[in-house]
Amino acid sequence: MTEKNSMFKTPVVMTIAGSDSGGGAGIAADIKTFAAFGVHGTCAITSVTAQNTTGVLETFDLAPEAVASQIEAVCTDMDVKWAKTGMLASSEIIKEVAKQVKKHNLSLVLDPVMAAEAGGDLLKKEALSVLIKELLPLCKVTTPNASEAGALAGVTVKTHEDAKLAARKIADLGVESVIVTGGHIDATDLLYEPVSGTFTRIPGTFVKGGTHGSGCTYSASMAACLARGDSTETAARKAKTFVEQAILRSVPVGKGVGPVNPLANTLEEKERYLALQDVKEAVSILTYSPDFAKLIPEVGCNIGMAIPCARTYNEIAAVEGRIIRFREKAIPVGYVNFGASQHVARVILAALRENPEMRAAMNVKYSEEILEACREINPGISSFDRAEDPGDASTMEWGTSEAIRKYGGMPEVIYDKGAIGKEPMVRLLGKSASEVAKLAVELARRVK
Ligand SMILES: Cc1ncc(COP(=O)(O)O)c(N)n1
Repeated sequence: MTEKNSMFKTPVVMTIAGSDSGGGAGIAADIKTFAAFGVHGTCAITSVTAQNTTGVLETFDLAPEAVASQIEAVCTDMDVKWAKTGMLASSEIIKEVAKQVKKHNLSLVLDPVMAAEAGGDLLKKEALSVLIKELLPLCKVTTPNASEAGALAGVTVKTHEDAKLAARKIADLGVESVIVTGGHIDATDLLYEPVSGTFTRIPGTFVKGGTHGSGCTYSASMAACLARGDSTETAARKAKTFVEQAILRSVPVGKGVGPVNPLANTLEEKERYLALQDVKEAVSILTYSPDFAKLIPEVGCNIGMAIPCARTYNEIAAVEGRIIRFREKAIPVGYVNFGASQHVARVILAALRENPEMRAAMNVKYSEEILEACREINPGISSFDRAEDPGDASTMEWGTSEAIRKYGGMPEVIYDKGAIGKEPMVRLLGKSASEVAKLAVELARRVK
């Protein structure tokens, strides 16, 4: 579909920054981030760096005319409203970029890149004052970290009070919004908007992972969200969670600081979609089977599928209200949704800890005959005894771990014979919900 026919006009965003041969920071991070936010990314390369996860080995600055020419080529063809800057190594490049920003009336997010995290200067000492005088006053938002904010404002930034002082001084240079990112303070970002005089705290959590390219990813997220029409505060909140995800799922490559993964956020959406589809497929396998309803226990059954690395119920798709037996038929009560199961989700969370591939499970009725049918099919079978439950965690998580421990590996069938007020139950485990559903249907076929 061309844009003429579509309701939503894809925003075009530009990054004016350096390239990182290691693929972690600079335009590589920016373009991935733009793609993840659904905007069209374009670039004007300012410097080519020979760089990897251990640091910057060499930099080759492009001629200012080469930078100008790239901006011209894009802005005379496409409707670019928002741009971001990253590495601008020299006074000459900064002056040229300032000229182009004015000429094409670009709304600018300025990321005052000064050095690479793993080592290596990216801004010449004498260029800092040119950045402050000529480009900073043209930008809408600047996103320094604590040390960059300190360098721009001429103060030392170690605390929130220092960050506030620095933000005020930077705003006085003619910037509409200053965000001092909190990665080096306490994970809280501070947004200062001088027109209203307000400081907004954007809280976050310290997450473990590679951080190479996190600043670039943050400023690119800001530019993308602003281009999509978000307010500065909304953009700042989105950028914060986006970068946290990118760090959490950073790519373990190289010997130094691992690169962030700006595509982590889109992968999660894709995985959620795939898990939902898989559980829906499993539900149709179960409901179309003429035999399956016999396996539904009194309390009903559920079938669930987790996204990779799931840690909570909300990352496990299952059937709302379970699948019940009604007039010899299996009836799903509600929709397939995340967070719809506790019982089956607990089994999955315990299984995942042992083997990250075991992401699906369902519960079915227990009877000697059903257990016998399991033995005929011959999957791995294990069990636990509720009477041995120490009671300090969820029975389902304890029971699943206990059955796995006893089996010495990953069984596909885990049963327990119940207790007072607890119906005996069989749980089927597998790599996908549809695989588990097929096992259930095969079991049902063998039971009278
Ligand atoms: C081309 C380029 N631009 C920016 C950075 C800063 O990123 P980081 O501080 O994560 O190394 C970098 N290392 N290389």
